[in-house]
Amino acid sequence: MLKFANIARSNLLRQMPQRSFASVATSNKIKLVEVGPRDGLQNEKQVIPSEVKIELINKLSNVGLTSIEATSFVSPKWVPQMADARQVLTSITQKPDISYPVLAPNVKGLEAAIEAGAKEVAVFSAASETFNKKNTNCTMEESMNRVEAIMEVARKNNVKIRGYVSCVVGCPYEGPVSPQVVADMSKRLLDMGCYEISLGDTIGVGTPGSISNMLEAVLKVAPVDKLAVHTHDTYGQALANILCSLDYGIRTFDSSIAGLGGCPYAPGAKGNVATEDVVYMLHGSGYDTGINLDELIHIGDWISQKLGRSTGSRAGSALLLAEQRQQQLKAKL
Ligand SMILES: CC(C)(COP(=O)([O-])OP(=O)([O-])OC[C@H]1O[C@@H](n2cnc3c(N)ncnc32)[C@H](O)[C@@H]1OP(=O)([O-])[O-])[C@@H](O)C(=O)NCCC(=O)NCCSC(=O)C[C@@](C)(O)CC(=O)[O-]
Repeated sequence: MLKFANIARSNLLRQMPQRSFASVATSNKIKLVEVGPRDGLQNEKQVIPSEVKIELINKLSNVGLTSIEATSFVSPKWVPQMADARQVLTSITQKPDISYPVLAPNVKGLEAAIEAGAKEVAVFSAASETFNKKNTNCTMEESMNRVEAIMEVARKNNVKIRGYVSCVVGCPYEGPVSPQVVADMSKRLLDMGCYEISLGDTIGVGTPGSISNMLEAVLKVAPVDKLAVHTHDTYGQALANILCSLDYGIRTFDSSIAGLGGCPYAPGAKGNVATEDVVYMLHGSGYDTGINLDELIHIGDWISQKLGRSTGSRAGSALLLAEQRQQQLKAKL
């Protein structure tokens, strides 16, 4: 793992002062894509009742989020936790101003998603041969062919497609990943018709140095407003990587309530960056997410209790403690 740190350091020294794409976007409006119900829960070992997943999405629909990734139409043999995808998607109370994307790895998944009423689907591939093989049992090229086939069906059914590129700075099996490979894959997905590419640091090894290096390459082939950044917090770098991406003009970020998450085929990866932490940082830095942080922290606490643990959000846990102290003070008066 030291190899990631060394590469990142050399990039940091070389790339950071240049920032050729810095300040491209000046808007203070940020879109957060909440991935907790899907990425957050897919790797949980205990079977989570569908009712809990449904209640989580319904609660998240009331805090100002505009996109909540609901579930995955993947093989239940590969990801058993998502076997109830149809039930979840058809049972949630969908609000008209919120998008509820679902994952589909192939046409079979897309057709099942459409049948369950999905209007937006996320396709996924990785900038690493081994990760693709482990995650979806195909090569990078085969995964592009699958996306091509998905696109054809999606177009006929008016379904919006979001594209994920995983392992954008590092792969759990192959180590550091070439920024050019990430850029090429992102361009292909955009050319095929994805409306946005989410750049995933799947195992959370990225630093502002390696994220900068990757973004410099991707921004040469893709417009900034078609890019999102998806961070995991394995090395505690997620917020720093988001700040760095903001400098490059990125205004869409994926995050997960209570910091839940991890890919079942990415050994060692920790949860996604916590939505509460991202909102706290962004609001404290003058950005507007439209999200109610007070309500969010209680949902983070609620789902963590359902899973039998405390919240993985630092801001969430500090704000809950501060709230308890206030209540104790009031009770004494
Ligand atoms: C792609 C496959 C299906 C290939 O898996 P395979 O075994 O090669 O597929 P297959 O076509 O041979 O089918 C095997 C069985 O699965 C069924 N099947 C086939 N497709 C589906 C489907 N869509 N829905 C339901 N069932 C399906 C199919 O019908 C068959 O059933 P059987 O005949 O044996 O009973 C499998 O590898 C798979 O489902 N992989 C998904 C893995 C996954 O979900 N990983 C996590 C998501 S990616 C991620 O988390 C990263 C991300 C997005 O968050 C960003 C980041 O952090 O970087």
